[in-house]
Amino acid sequence: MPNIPEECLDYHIIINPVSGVGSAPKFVEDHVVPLLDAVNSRYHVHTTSSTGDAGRIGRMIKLEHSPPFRVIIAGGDGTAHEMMEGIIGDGEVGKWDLAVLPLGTANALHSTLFPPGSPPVAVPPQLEAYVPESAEDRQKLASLILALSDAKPRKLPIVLTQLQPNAKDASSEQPPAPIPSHIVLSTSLHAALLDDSEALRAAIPGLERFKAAAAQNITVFFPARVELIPANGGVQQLDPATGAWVAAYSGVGAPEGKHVLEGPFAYFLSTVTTDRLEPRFVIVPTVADPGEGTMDIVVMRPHRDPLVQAALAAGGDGTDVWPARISEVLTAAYDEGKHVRLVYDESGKIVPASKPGDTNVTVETFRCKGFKWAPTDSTHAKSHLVCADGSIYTIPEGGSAEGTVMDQSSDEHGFWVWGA
Ligand SMILES: Nc1ncnc2c1ncn2[C@@H]1O[C@H](COP(=O)(O)OP(=O)(O)OP(=O)(O)O)[C@@H](O)[C@H]1O
Repeated sequence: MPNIPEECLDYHIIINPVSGVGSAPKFVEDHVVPLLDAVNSRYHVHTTSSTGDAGRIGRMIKLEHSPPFRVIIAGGDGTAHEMMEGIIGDGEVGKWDLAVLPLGTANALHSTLFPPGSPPVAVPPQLEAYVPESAEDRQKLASLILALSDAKPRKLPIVLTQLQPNAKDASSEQPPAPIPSHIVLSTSLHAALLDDSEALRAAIPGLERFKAAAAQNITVFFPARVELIPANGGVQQLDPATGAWVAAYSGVGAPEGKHVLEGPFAYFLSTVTTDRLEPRFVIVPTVADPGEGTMDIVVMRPHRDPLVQAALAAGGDGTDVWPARISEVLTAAYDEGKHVRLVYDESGKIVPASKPGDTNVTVETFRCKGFKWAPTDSTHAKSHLVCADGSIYTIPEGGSAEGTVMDQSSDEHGFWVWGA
């Protein structure tokens, strides 16, 4: 048997019965319970009963048990997110060690911890008889196998987002609890398509529903102003030719080391952990080599595109030429994240960068401590949407959303995850 210390015997299994294709309850019964039994581990099964219920379960675990809390997430990214939101909004966090089973739809965290094609996790000989033979099921159990092998979990960085009311209401209202995210914090196309995709969940259960929802939002330009907040190294930007980080060069410098980006935006997505949102959609390839206390942000602003500029000059709004352009860029994300290395050439074509220092980037990729997103048209509802790990929040009229990387210097409070 792996050598499991006495005080770490308790696992909490949080099952979301509706995530993904609804396979979590059976998977736990068939594969997780036998493994925990094999190591004589005690476990508590908690099944979510509605949206937000994983947060209640997280709070209950904290109230009724002692840290470190060991949790097996049998669901998707949203289940882990809701659990963290419940815990962070409720006083002292405590130490949480997570094993994640990819039983949701996108499973971004799991596919980052165990990317497709990565070598299978070694199974201790004592567990071999309890692990299914199928390579796919073994991959799904990889995080739990590491936990049961006494591997050290790794720190899971968290971003905290504060939705700010407009200046008039700010003095009268208690600010709402910050929203935690561990995978993605986005606005624009990604947030709008996630919002629409919930309505399609019943009709299209798999990843296809994201494509259908993307098609509904691909022509939308999102009016907003962004302030990038500097980390210790300031606000940095990727040189598309060399892959080096240099001082931010697109946008405008502002006081206190901030950097301002004027909209409209088409794409705006930040992350601290995951280079991919689906196994092959590597939207933030740079985060595979993370900075200390930083987030990486991928931005597309359509008015920077030469074809859109030509359409605007001809009196159009550019939304007729834009879908083909953004599709070309996002397709390159499926090619190991090559979109962040693209530039516009002199004729306006999108090509791989070859000259160091080429600032005519198709995608702007930043590294900084956080950002403030302020919609600039109060009548434009979609520009007020913020997506934190798949959950959608709405910025109050006249307000903004400010997300920054949480201080995680403590070894006693925060989240850790078992991953390769
Ligand atoms: N019993 C329940 N009935 C209905 N909805 C639930 C229940 N339990 C949880 N939920 C909701 O299910 C939603 C989906 O969960 P989750 O995000 O884990 O799966 P997913 O969306 O399929 O996967 P991923 O986030 O990896 O794409 C969550 O937003 C959560 O609020």
